[in-house]
This record gives sequence, structure tokens and C-alpha cells, in this order.
Amino acid sequence: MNTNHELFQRALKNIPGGVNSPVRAFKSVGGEPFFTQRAQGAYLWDVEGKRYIDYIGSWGPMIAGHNPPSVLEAVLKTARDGLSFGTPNPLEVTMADTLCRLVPSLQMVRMVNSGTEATMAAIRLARGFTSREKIIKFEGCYHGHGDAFLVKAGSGALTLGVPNSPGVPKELADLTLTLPYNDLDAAKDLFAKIGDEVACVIIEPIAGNMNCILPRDGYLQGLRDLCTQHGILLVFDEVMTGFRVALGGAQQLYGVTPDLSTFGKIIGGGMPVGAYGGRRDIMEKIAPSGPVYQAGTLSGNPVAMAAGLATLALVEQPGFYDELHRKTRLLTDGLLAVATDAGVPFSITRTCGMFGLFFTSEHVETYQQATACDIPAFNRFFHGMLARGVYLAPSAFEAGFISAAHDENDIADTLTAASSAFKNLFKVF
Ligand SMILES: Cc1ncc(COP(=O)(O)O)c(C=O)c1O
Ligand SMILES: NCC(=O)CCC(=O)O
Repeated sequence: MNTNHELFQRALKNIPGGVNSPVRAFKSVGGEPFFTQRAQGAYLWDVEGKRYIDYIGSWGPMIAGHNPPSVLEAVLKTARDGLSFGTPNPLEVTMADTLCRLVPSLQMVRMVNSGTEATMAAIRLARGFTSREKIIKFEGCYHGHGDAFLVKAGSGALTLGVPNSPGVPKELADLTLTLPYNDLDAAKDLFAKIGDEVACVIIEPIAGNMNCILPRDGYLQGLRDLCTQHGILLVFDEVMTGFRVALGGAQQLYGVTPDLSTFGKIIGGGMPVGAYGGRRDIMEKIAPSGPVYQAGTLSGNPVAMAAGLATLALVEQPGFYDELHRKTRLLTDGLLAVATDAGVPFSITRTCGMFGLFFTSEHVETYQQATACDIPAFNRFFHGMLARGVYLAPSAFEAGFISAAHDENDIADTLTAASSAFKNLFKVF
């Protein structure tokens, strides 16, 4: 058997940074990542047999916990009939029906293989539909690793200090304009200047890639109105929030209707899946019904559809989100209480199934505030929790996720760990 350390040394030889996605490396928090052997419910077990209560859930997909029996069963059953056909299959039709039923703004939907593919296709479509070239995104928002999005990007790009990635042609990056999140006046000013050149505004309706920042009251509706006024398409990137914060996503929670939406994570139930969809008149411009090209060898893959549909069946059960929200409140109220008790300046944000931890006494609503928090304190807290068997995202710029599989004992154990980690925050671990 290999230890975590041995595996990481081996991984470093043939995988850049030893990981297949940068956010998994412990680069900003320090130390080495552990290697997961298996996962069940609320837990991960590493190759050395240590158990962690997991608050990442594979970065969002595992909303029903790891390896739910019905999802596993659906995957195994479907796989027996073949892994990929390269022809239409019935499950992708059921998936489209399900997504369009659960998210009213989806009149048509196209399946892809990742969130990145979904957002890349959505902006190509927006450009094709409007015949405009500029797009607007928000500082600290992350929409996957497509060239157009690696401009003031969040998530690993922010964590690693490369929000504007080398390798993105300047001419392309110049077409991506950025705005501060939660500042409607800044949007008004920019739209007044160049609104008629902009194909779309893409936003995480709840920003989950610069920690977790909720939209101010009226902000999303304000953007909706501005977009309508300037003929700009509004794209909600719900790769993270879709089927997490409510059955109909953030658009249902805030009652704002985008023109296009992107999804990923939960709709694949742990398999590689993404989707984009929205207004029929726009979606009909996609090949082969229209001229905007987008394709995929494995898109609509039957096994991935089976995992996603089985997961959606779980979240559709009555009371699923009420219960998830209750657990989110229990956890976050508890974290705030133990931090206060330990005298640590700390604040939280939360919505259903998703939360942010900030080492500041301010309530955080902006990118500036999120990046001004005490990051070294977060890093020490992360390691304090890890040592006590609780796995948080290894970055101060990622949202936390809780699943339906976390029970009150898991939350109580997390709070015991947090109380001790907060009290020992200024000791060396
Ligand atoms: C909001 C958002 N959009 C897009 C993506 C990209 O998705 P993927 O990693 O599946 O390419 C992510 C996460 O990675 C995300 O959080
Ligand atoms: N919030 C960041 C992600 O979800 C990204 C996961 C990854 O890139 O591995």
C-alpha cells in the first residue's frame, strides 16, 4: 500500500503539480493533499484509512452524499448495456425533459461533458445570436477554464494568483470586460458606454468561487433589467448553484429569469456532465438546427445521464431542500457560535446547501472584502480541521458544500473540531 506522501511523490513525477485539477493541490494552504480511496455518505477515506467529514462533495456534485445506492444501481444497470453509443439514446431525452421541467427558463437544453464546455458554448451561442463580440463577467467569478473566462477569474486561478492566465491571447481577453460583483451602478455605467457591443453578461448568481458571496437585494433583477434594455443576453452560470440552492436553482430562489443558463456538477451525479439551455429562439441557433457549431463525442453519455437522473430523482423528493437548508443553518450557526466563543473575528454567508467562511468580523458582500480577509488564519483553520478529520476546501476562495448525507452527529463532530481548531488558531500545527 502507498501512503499519501508516497502517492504524491509519484504523482509529482508525471502529473503537473501532482494533481489533475489545481484546486486539489494544497498549494495555498500548504502541505500535501491526501489521496481518497473511497467515499460513502458524508465521508471520504484516504489511502491510509483516515476518515474525513467532507464539506466539498467533489466540488458540488455529491448533494445526496457520496455513492447513494440508487445512483450506483442506475450506473451499474446502464453500464451493462454499453458505455457509449455515439447515437441518440433514450436517457438523454429523459434528461432534457427533466431539466426543462424543473427549470422553467429552459425551453431547450444541450448536454455537454463539463461546466467549462457549457459556459464556452453559451458565450459562443450568445455571440452568434447577437452578432456582438464583447462579453461581461464579474471579478472573482469562475466559469471554468475557457480562454474567455480567465480574466479576473476566481477559484484556483484566484487562489494561485493567476486570475489572468498566460496563454490567453490578448485580443481575446480584451473582449472580456469585467465588473465588480454586487455593484449595480458600475454595471449601469459600463452598459451606458458600450452596451450595444456586448453579446452577454455571464454571472454566478451566487458567487461561489471567491468564497461564497450572495447577491444583494435587487442586484440580479437590476442586471436583468439592464440586459433587456441593452439587448444583451443574461447568462446565469448555475454550474454550482443549479439544483443546490433550490430545485430550480438560484433563478428560482431570486425569481429572476436569465436568457441562457449553464449547469454541471449535480446533474451528472458525480459523472462528467454539463448542460446549457434557455430560450428556444436562441437555442435553435445551435447546430444542427442552426449555424452555431458545438459538438461532443461523449455528450449525453448514457451512464452519465443515468447517474444524473438518479441524483435528480433524489433531490426532487418532497422536503429535500428544506432539510438541506436546516442542516446548513445548523452547521453555520454552530460555526459562528464556536468562533465567537474562541474570540476569533469570523463571519459566514450561507444559502441552501452552500456556505462561506470568512476570517473577518465584517459581513462580506464584495470581492474586495473577500480578498481582504485574514487568509493565513483561514489556512491554519483548514489544517486544524483536517487534522481533526474534517475536510474543507483547501482555499479561502471556495464555497463549502453540505449534503443530505450529513447528519446531526456529523455536524456536532464538525463543531467540536471547529471549537478546538479556533481555540488553537494561533498555535503551530
Ligand atoms: C460556477 C462554475 N462554472 C463553471 C465551472 C466549471 O465546471 P467544470 O469544472 O465542470 O468544467 C465551475 C466549476 O468548476 C463553476 O463553479
Ligand atoms: N469551485 C471550484 C470548482 O468547482 C472547480 C473544481 C475544479 O476545478 O477542480
